[in-house]
Amino acid sequence: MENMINISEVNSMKDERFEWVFGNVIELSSEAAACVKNMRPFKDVTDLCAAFYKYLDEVTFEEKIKVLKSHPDLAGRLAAQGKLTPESACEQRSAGLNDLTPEQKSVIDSRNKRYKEKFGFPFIICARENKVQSIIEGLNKRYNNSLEEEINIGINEVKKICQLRILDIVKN
Ligand SMILES: NC(=O)N[C@H]1NC(=O)NC1=O
Repeated sequence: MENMINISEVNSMKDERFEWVFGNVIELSSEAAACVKNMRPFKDVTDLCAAFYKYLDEVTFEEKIKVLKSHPDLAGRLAAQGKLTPESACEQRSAGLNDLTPEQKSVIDSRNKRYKEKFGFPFIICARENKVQSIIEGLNKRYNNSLEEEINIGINEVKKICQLRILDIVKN
């Protein structure tokens, strides 16, 4: 895309600009961008992604839960109200979540609710790598996991979302 930036611009941009540009590569986590800006310079976009992964791996248990909780439900209330971040809105649309049948919508709503009741954070999956059917399968299967497994899987999905968001901003 025309307005993408390259890695040397990433390395030389002012701190505030870095925090603004990368402030939502992890949903609503300005803390991540604030921390990663200090890990510059980066060799390439892979190296930049790795810095965000490192952030996610190294934050405390509480911070990980906070990151998970910052994500909107798939096809949930915020989506219905048009209140998603632009990135999340795009991702949810790409998975087909804007075109659910009433049956699919009610299955996703009820599964999201019971998942959140069990784990205390929303079910998270990289929407751009999935379609409605695989999301429903994930909701059914992952509900049976332990809390520890779901924190790990959730953070791993956040990494995939983060990578795709970065690749929309920085030339590879
Ligand atoms: N709940 C959830 O997975 N939300 C997200 N997934 C994704 O790809 N974008 C999101 O906002």
